[in-house]
Amino acid sequence: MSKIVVFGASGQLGSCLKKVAAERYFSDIAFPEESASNILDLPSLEKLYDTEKPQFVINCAAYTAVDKAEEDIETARKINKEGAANLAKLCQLYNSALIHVSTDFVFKGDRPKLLSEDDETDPISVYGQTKLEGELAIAEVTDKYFIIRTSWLYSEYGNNFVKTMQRLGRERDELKVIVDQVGTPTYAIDLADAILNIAFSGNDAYGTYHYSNEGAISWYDFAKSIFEVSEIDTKVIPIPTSEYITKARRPAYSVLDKTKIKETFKIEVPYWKDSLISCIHKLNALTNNS
Ligand SMILES: NC(=O)C1=CN([C@@H]2O[C@H](COP(=O)(O)OP(=O)(O)OC[C@H]3O[C@@H](n4cnc5c(N)ncnc54)[C@H](OP(=O)(O)O)[C@@H]3O)[C@@H](O)[C@H]2O)C=CC1
Ligand SMILES: Cc1cn([C@H]2C[C@H](O)[C@@H](COP(=O)(O)OP(=O)(O)O[C@H]3O[C@@H](C)C(=O)[C@@H](O)[C@H]3O)O2)c(=O)[nH]c1=O
Repeated sequence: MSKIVVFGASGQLGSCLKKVAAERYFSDIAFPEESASNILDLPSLEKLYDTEKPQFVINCAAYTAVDKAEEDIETARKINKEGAANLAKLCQLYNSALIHVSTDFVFKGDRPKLLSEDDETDPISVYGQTKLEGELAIAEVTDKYFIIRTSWLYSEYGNNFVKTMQRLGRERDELKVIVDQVGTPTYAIDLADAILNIAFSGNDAYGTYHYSNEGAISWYDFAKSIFEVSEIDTKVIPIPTSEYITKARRPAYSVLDKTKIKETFKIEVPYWKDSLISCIHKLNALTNNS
């Protein structure tokens, strides 16, 4: 039996949860292999819930390829909606609380306004739409959920904007990066820490919460800082969204208001630049040791 079971354990956030749990000496947390924890495979899920009888389930499993989702709608919907619903149904059956991770992309983000949990959702991409459907499917079958919407995740694990910029920056003298999409980067290690704080808080104020790092910047600002902190000498050219063609549309302004999560769980949120520096130090250490 484990107090917590994590789904999507080998992804970026799942890896960060593993790291933070080990650093905080939490042993009562299981990270099952994907072969035994496919969120679309109900019989295996039932077996897992029956063995573990978890107090908490953390769902980091998702279809996160934002552009690919535009053409792979059914797979995105299966994983982001039906997968989330499967976990919620079993949570209801086994009286487990579900901590589910969602996204700023559930918002349209067409106004420069801080987004709170009660603001109207109106996704403009398949990824955002299927993530919203997942949120709604969870709320339909259980009340014992924490849905945590976050934005622009990066870390030393998996694929993310920081690692992409470092790779491209080392290959090229200049890069064009969008300047009119504003949001907040979130170090997935900070989010993992916050999620575990919620699970161990004993506070059952279920509902939807927003979490990102502090501050608000554009992808262009973020790229400039990544190169500055990484000491990579690449010129960054600011461009409007219209000059960077992608399959999926993305919100122009999706800065999340974190008041509710900070007040409810007494969580301290690091400033984005401080966390970026921590992450790049870790990435440098990994490169130097390899
Ligand atoms: N990345 C970001 O910038 C942001 C992410 N989020 C949300 O945060 C959460 C974590 O994201 P992140 O860790 O970055 O994403 P990743 O893509 O790194 O991880 C998702 C994981 O889910 C796994 N997975 C996919 N399908 C299934 C399935 N059927 N059963 C079990 N596991 C499955 C993937 O495995 P495989 O690789 O084998 O497919 C992968 O390991 C997601 O809910 C995402 O929507 C929110 C805002 C920003
Ligand atoms: C590589 C690159 C990207 N960009 C832009 C495209 C895009 O608008 C932005 C970020 O691109 P990415 O493809 O890395 O990130 P993207 O997949 O859009 O990131 C999103 O992922 C999902 C999962 C979320 O939930 C969101 O919160 C958000 O993090 O940067 C440039 O302008 N220049 C470049 O060279």
